Amino acid sequence: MLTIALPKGRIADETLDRFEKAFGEKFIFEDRKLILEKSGFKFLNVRNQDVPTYVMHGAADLGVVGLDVLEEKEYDLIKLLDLKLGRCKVAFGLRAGEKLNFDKSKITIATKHEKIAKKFFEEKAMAVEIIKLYGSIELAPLVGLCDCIVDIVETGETMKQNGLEVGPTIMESSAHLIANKNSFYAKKDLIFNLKDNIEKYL
Ligand SMILES: Nc1ncnc2c1ncn2[C@@H]1O[C@H](COP(=O)(O)OP(=O)(O)OP(=O)(O)O)[C@@H](O)[C@H]1O
Ligand SMILES: O=P(O)(O)OC[C@H]1O[C@H](OP(=O)(O)OP(=O)(O)O)[C@H](O)[C@@H]1O
Repeated sequence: MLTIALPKGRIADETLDRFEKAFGEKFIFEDRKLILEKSGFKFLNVRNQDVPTYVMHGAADLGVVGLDVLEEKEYDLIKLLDLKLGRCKVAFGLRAGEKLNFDKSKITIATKHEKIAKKFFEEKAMAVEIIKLYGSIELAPLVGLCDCIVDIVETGETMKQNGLEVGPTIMESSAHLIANKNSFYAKKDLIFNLKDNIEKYL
């Protein structure tokens, strides 16, 4: 049995589609159920940010999560496979017409991706104030909460519709299959069999 933590929402749905293609069976969570057990797999329906936590503690052998979230958590996990879904980038967002002013004594940034933003500025030895938000990040510069944001960009439409421009990219992200280190060694055959089957349908 392999236990796999999936992030509620679009990435979980697309991952279960890949499993259907690879194993010829439908995998659907019943209404409000957080565990789906079928054909040797136990899927856990968890919050995106919590996926690495379940895997790190061994409550799940595997997980599916964006590189952006992995980078934020800084856990020692094994990256097994790029699932090539949930592709996006983590980038700056600035009020239209403004540029990132690296000469300013202190820049204020609102973001869900605190560590990624912090690391970017530490490498440049720049002072920044980071304001942690949990969603609707694009709102923050519009009401004067910050100078700019660091957020997920896919099409750029959310920023555009909110009068923002996409600034420099910090990192590219896509959803990866990750593994707990102990599980990886204890269940190597099962895990490689799964990886090989899924890989054929990417
Ligand atoms: N517009 C998008 N296009 C493609 N991928 C995206 C997009 N937005 C987010 N992602 C990717 O999907 C992951 C899940 O995003 P989602 O917005 O569902 O979660 P979240 O709201 O950040 O999570 P949580 O529920 O823990 O707050 C992100 O971490 C990122 O890797
Ligand atoms: O570049 P785009 O194609 O417009 O996509 C980017 C948007 O998608 C995500 O938002 P989501 O819908 O997950 O909402 P939330 O993060 O505000 O909860 C992300 O946080 C951006 O706001």
